Amino acid sequence: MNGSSSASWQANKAHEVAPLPAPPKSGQSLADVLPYLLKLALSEKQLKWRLGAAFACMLVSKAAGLSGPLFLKAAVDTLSAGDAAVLLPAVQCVLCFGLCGVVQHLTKELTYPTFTPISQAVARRVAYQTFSHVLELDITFHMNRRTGRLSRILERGTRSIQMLYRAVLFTFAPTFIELVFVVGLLASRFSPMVALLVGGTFVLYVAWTIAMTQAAVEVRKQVNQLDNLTTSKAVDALLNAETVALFNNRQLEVNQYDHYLRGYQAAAIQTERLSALLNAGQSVILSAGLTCVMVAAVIGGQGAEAMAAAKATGSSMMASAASAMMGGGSGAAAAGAAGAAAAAGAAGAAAAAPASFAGALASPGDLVLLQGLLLQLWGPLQFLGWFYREIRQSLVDMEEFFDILKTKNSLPDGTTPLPDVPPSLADKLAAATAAASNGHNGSSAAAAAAAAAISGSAVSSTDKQSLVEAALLLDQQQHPQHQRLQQQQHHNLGSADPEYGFYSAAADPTLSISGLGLEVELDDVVFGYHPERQVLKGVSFKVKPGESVAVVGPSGSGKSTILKLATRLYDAGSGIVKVNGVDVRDLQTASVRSSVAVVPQDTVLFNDTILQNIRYGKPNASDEEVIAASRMAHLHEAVLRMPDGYSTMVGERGLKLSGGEKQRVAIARAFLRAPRLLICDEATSALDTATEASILGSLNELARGRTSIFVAHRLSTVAGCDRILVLSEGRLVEQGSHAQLIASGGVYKDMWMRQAAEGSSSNNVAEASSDEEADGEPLEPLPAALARGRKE
Ligand SMILES: Nc1ncnc2c1ncn2[C@@H]1O[C@H](COP(=O)(O)OP(=O)(O)OP(=O)(O)O)[C@@H](O)[C@H]1O
Repeated sequence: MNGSSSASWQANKAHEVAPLPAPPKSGQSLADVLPYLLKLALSEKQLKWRLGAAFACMLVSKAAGLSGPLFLKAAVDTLSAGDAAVLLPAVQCVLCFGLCGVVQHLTKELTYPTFTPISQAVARRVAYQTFSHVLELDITFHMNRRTGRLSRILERGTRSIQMLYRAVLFTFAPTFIELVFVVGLLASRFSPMVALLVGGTFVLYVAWTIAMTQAAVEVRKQVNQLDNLTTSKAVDALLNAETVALFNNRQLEVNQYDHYLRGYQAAAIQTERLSALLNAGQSVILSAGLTCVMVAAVIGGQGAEAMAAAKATGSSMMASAASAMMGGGSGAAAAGAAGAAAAAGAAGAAAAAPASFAGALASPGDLVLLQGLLLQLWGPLQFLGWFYREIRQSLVDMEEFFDILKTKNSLPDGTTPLPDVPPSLADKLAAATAAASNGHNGSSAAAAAAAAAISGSAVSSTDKQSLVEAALLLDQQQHPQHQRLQQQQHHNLGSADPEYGFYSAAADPTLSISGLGLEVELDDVVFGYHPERQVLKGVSFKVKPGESVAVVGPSGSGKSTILKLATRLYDAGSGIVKVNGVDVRDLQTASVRSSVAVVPQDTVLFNDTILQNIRYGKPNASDEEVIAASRMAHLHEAVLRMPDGYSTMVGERGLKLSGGEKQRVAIARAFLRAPRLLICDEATSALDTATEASILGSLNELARGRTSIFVAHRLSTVAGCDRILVLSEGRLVEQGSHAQLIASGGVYKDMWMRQAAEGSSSNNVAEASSDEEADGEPLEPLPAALARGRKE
């Protein structure tokens, strides 16, 4: 392991990916979606030449495909003369026919790879921006979505975009062009009637396809919904595999899964039925059309005699062609059958022609030509039907996809960057007084600044600097362990990164002693997750920079909710949440969140190594920094005991780690992040008392100079905080230091006494607290490490 192992993708920097155009209002029809696809493709740099080259390839392929039958016709007509002298020209014609086939297929195969970089680039852009958009959406969106369903919609949406490019650019457009050519050629070579019949067959074919596909759309929507439900159910059960096993509920899960599968099965069968009906109809239309076209070409409009001749010979060939067509299944198979039928028909016609068509205008070569051209057209037509169905399905898929793209964040980002808290008057005074009393060099300047501050006059930046320096010196004199720890930290980390280490405030003289911490204020905040139920009912408090505050209260009283409002996962219903004096709604969320570290109640990890999971707190941290943070979180030894050490995979959501290990990974992330606001929501609840005590000591050191908010049920773990807020049923009922709250004998004291009585050391704690109460002395809270840290 070394520092360089942090891959570039981990950098928390946006890649340069062009934004997506605004999604269409409706995604129901091609007319809505095509302009969107066009806009998407237009922003790709290589679009012009790649599209041009792909179209050129396609046109050459089609031209070669249409030329082949002309050469074959020439060969057949030449051979029909029955003269040995024509052998060479006939062979030449056949060779040209073969060459046309080679060119046709080679250029066709070149078409897709030429355009693929564009469609892939668009697909990546769409996937990138959609993923980014979804992750940016507010937490309410994610709470209300089922993950499996969401991922299916995103997957189908991006796939559909590629499908539409392929279908529209390389199937629909070429087929229409080809149709025009073929109809023109047939009209000139045969008769307008033949051309009309080909056109008519085509129109009938398309009309049938559209009508049937339209009917399948509703079923497709159902299939999609059931597919989403089935996937979400499966993902949910798999994520909770352990719970399923422990509760022996495998069959329950399988049955529920099967419930959705049955629905899916019924809808899928219905889709298949409609699909079979569509294919059968298409085959009948094509076979009938082919027959009519052949008849019209053979008789060439020459009257009863020719028609009789044609009937006698042609009917057997047509019958074989038609039966082959009818036998065709779907898609490519039908196209193949049509091809075989056409080829068989052409060969038969060519062989029989000299004897049978004496007197008719159509030559054997003409029939071969006709067959060749129809074959050329019918093949893509079969695919056209398939592509049309795919397009309709893609449009259905894209509707849901566009809905997600159109979903707006209900917490729009603010524009104000997070400001620093200016040194408060109290800070200035404390620093100046301390500097003067310690005879520090800068004390006179600091004292002057303090005097200015007291008198309300402006403090120059030089004075401010002296003042802050004096304050920092004092801090170090009063807390020599700060300096020691700082040196130790830098030694451990092997890094002089001022962002890292607990005392980086010292490296930045422009910060006040408490300037490292954020100020958080809730002003008469009312909030409920649902309008009909309020969770917070007018909560007001202010956490000053550098202050440590605990929020305690019964389960469900709204403690975690306060933390979610402070980090703007939700907005208050009424009242204001402020960070550093600014309404959090006006602040750039990223600037707030980058200053915060949260150790959550339930730590969920990524399915990656322990090293990468810790690194998540600071994605560009070196391995050494990660390990140092792991040591601070008392995780290092536990990791070293694992067979793969820091490379141990933690499993889905971290299931392979113990609850305490997961919690320590979250704590290590917080150490690594070295935030300005540390939020711990029951951060140590899964740890044994000894580990908890030492981690609390470390957390306490981390919290020094920073603002910290702790939520805890075990009051002993937060009794050393500067202030404790007691919440009950969404209201702030008490606040003060541990000693003050015990002395006031309110809700907190009852909770403390209850916990003390319940705990293993209940007797000692209860006695201690009653003694202290009696003496009026501040209580020595547990664990001692926390209390010691605070007292220092
Ligand atoms: N996302 C949510 N949607 C709806 N209700 C929620 C949501 N999160 C929390 N609640 C409800 O809000 C209330 C307060 O929840 P909160 O998590 O703030 O309580 P808490 O005091 O932290 O509880 P605990 O100590 O048990 O963690 C609870 O009744 C809870 O059911």
